[in-house]
Amino acid sequence: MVHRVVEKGPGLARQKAPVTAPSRSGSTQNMSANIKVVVRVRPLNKKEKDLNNRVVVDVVDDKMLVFDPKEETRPFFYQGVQQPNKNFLKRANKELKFVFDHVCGQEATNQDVFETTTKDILASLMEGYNCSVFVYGATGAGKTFTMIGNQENPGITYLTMEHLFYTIDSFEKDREFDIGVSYIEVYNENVYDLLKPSTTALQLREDAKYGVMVAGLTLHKIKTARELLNMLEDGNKNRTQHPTDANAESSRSHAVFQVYVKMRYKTSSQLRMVKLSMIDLAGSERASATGCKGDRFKEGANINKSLLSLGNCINKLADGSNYIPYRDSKLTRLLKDSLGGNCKTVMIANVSPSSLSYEDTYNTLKYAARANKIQLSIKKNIVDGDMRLSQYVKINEELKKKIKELEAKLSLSSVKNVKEIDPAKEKLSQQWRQRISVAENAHAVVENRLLSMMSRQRVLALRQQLRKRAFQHVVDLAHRCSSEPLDQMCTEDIPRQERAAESYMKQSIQLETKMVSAWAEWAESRKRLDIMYNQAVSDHPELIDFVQNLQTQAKLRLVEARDNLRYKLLSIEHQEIKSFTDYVMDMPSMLKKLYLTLKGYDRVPSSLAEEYLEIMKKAKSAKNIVWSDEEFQGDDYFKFVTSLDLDKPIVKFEDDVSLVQTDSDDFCDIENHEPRLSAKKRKGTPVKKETPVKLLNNETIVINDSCESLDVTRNLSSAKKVKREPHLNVDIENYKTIDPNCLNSTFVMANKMEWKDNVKTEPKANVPVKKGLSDRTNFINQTNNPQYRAKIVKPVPVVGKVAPFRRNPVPTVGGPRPPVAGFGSSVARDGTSLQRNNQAVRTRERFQTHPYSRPALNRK
Ligand SMILES: Nc1ncnc2c1ncn2[C@@H]1O[C@H](COP(=O)(O)OP(=O)(O)OP(=O)(O)O)[C@@H](O)[C@H]1O
Repeated sequence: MVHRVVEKGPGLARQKAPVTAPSRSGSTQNMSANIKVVVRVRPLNKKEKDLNNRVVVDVVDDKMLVFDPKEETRPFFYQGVQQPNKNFLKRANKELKFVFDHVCGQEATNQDVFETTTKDILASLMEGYNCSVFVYGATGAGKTFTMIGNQENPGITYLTMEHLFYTIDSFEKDREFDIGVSYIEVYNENVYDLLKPSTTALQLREDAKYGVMVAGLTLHKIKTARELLNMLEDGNKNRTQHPTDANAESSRSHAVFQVYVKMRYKTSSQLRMVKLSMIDLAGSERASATGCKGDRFKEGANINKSLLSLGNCINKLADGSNYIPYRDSKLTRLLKDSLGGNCKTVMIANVSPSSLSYEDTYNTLKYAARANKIQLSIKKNIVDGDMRLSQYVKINEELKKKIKELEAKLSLSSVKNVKEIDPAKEKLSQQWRQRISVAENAHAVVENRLLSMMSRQRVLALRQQLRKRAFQHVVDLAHRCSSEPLDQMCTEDIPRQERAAESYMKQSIQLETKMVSAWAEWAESRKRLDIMYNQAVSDHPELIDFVQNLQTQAKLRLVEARDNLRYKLLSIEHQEIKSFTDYVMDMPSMLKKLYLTLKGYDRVPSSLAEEYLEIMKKAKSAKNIVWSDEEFQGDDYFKFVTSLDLDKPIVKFEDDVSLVQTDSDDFCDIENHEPRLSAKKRKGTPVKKETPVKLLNNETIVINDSCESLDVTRNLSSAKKVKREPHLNVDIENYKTIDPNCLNSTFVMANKMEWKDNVKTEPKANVPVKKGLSDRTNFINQTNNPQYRAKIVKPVPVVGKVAPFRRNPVPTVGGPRPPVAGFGSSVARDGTSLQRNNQAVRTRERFQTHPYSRPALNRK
């Protein structure tokens, strides 16, 4: 439902909150609503018709009317020409548009008014809401006609009551009704009972439960609407009426007809008391219009006073004021519930359409518009407290019975609980706890020892790996650099490194042995403990929490050990990174000096310049940052050192893979899968020999002159294995012998090298076996048969010609290479010269243009 009031043009339209449907669920349910305002425009009476007065109310539709509409102007012609019709003396039309909840036009009957006013609120009345209907308007506007009507045309009071009885009939199945009516008038600020005429005025009282009451008022029970009609007729006869100029039957008092409905639900003892008030107000009047003098004037003054109070209350309520002056008049005191209290209210504003009542109509419409703004808070009148004592007693007894039942159940349950606690069983359970605790403690000791050894092994492995890496750096730096201090340094470092490696191996083996026995002990202890847990839990299920707690503690032990290990590893790595950073920091300046020196001599090959530029780019971009959200995929070594798995304490890790890229690491040693033997073992008969043949990729072959095993037959058969190494992607079918001129040199093949035949190797009898480090060097005889020479199928495109770089003066074909002093090159590590010409050949992937060009990293 939308309420709007447009006072001047549609722009002033005001939308109101919709009325919430009343709830059926209890007395605390509130709803807010506006006073429903219906305007009724009565027909013109005889006098008005006779006077032919203008109609100032134009009903547009059932919601809207226009007050003082624009008059149609009749065209005035002078000499056939329409003249402007400007009547400066005439008042301009107000043309006020009003929108109400409903507008009943002149043709509307009382039945129509009933349909739009009280019929709807009866439903609310039956739900428990107080309801109120009052008619307001100037004298002679048709209030009494609307409210009371006559025999032929009964008013809304009768129609409402008729409908009320009809409604009651439909509810009689489940409710009992008591209906009482009263009919009073407020005349000159006194209240009189119209159904029990008396000269004594009645007093108004305010009751908390029923609102405003008239003390000493008699309620008359009625059974039918017809009874009411007779009653109303009798009451109206008692009402103060005097003819005025405006109305021959002018009511000089406010008549209040009240219906009290008492509903008792048959299914429950719930009681509802509701009140329907129907108020026929005395007409607001102007003394001049009514022509009243003396007593009539006094009546009129009182009427106006009470209506003025009503107007004030409506204004205050519409403004949302906290203080409403209900006590200013008897009328407002009576209407207190209807206007601002717990009541659904309908206001019917009666107006005359004639211009004779211009001011009254205008005032009434303004009143009605104001009243439309009043927001009511309505509450159901439900009395829950009418329960019979017998019912209370019954309910009370039932509750007591229930309490006793519950108490009995509770005591039974506690007895049962007490019984369940068996001291003997509890004692056994306690004994289990102790036994398990002792066993768990003993197991924890074994486990901690095992974990500690495992951690030591990992730390040791890391240290060894780092030491090896440092040594590789030295080797790499010293390689081919013939200078006394370097030779000295490397010669001293090798035995130290070997001793360290030996020590590591020794410690590692010792640890492994200890770990094997510790692990056996741990596994046995674990097994015993598990058996104990299972037995304890099956005998005493209550121990499950205890056992689970111990298992959690065991898991925590492992987590803690892992945590400690990783912390140790991290701190070692941190130190290593620091020292490695210091080492690396010096490289760029050295590299720069070298580069500039070469440049000064104009000997910088383009490949070196490119490589130098590449390094600069790398330094600039520093792309090696790994973000925390990137998943780190550690290699096998990383997984080995960082893992602590009690189920697999002995992890075999092939630590023969160097961590750094050195000259010797540029190659994939195809036979390098076996672990390096300790120095002691290697001093005896060489059991395992390293291959001198290395393949970097399918374009490069390396014959390593510094390898300690030079069994070419074996190496070449190993080379065939490359075929089965998918990651090397090498396809070697045949090969030929290697040209001795190419020994210790690097070849770069434009395409895949093709091998034509098997290499035939023969030991050379006259070549002396070297001592010390050279013990690990074998000798091969290279046949000079050109059929077996290594054949470079295609020339290197970069240089246009395949010409191996020679570090030393080119030896004669097949002849011995002159010894050259220096670590890793022509001088053995023990200082003796090497017979290099027949021993090994190193082939690198590098451009032959310059010896400083390093092979590109190609691990995949
Ligand atoms: N809708 C209507 N149709 C026909 N006649 C009407 C209508 N309304 C009012 N009348 C007639 O107009 C006259 C005045 O009406 P009524 O007595 O109801 O006015 P009132 O507002 O009650 O005046 P007052 O305040 O002076 O009592 C009556 O004769 C009534 O029959």
